[in-house]
Amino acid sequence: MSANPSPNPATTGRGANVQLPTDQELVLKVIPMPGDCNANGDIFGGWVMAQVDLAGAVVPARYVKGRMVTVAVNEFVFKQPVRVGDILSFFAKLTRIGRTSITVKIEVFAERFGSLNEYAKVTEASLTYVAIDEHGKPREVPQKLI
Ligand SMILES: CC(=O)SCCNC(=O)CCNC(=O)[C@H](O)C(C)(C)COP(=O)(O)OP(=O)(O)OC[C@H]1O[C@@H](n2cnc3c(N)ncnc32)[C@H](O)[C@@H]1OP(=O)(O)O
Repeated sequence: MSANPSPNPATTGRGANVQLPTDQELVLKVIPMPGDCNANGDIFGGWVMAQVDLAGAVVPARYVKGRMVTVAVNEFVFKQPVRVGDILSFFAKLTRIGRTSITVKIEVFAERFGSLNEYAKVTEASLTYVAIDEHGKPREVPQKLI
């Protein structure tokens, strides 16, 4: 065991520095503002969820080409707090195309205010979207981009 172990990037918060994914698409960048904070001064989880819902819809929208709704948040993990001034990058990857639904994995990375170009993964989630017709009923989605 080392006498001076390196700090664990998973627990040091601001010091974490991970590589951005290369197999996912950057679908959104946004900077949270003071009005998005909870009582602790961290960014409200519901605000992050709303951004993830928007970001996750980008890839399915190319298939659906019309109305769709979010049917399920299959998984949502807040790995680290988000703070005012962080630059958030949302990456998305299609994980499943069903008959009427599309499931997407979303990962969110923060460049901390004052530590730009270093990334910490702050959130990961999986959401499912359903294509709907004019009556709000599920409709089939193409299995490939056309
Ligand atoms: C901006 C916003 O939209 S905010 C989010 C608010 N969301 C909504 O208002 C949606 C409200 N829900 C609905 O309108 C309906 O439940 C619908 C249209 C999404 C689905 O209608 P249903 O009659 O339940 O359809 P059905 O049972 O056929 O399921 C449709 C698809 O959703 C999938 N699905 C349904 N429930 C779930 C679930 N809990 N988790 C994952 N997928 C699900 C089904 O597997 C199916 O996918 P597939 O065809 O690819 O296999």
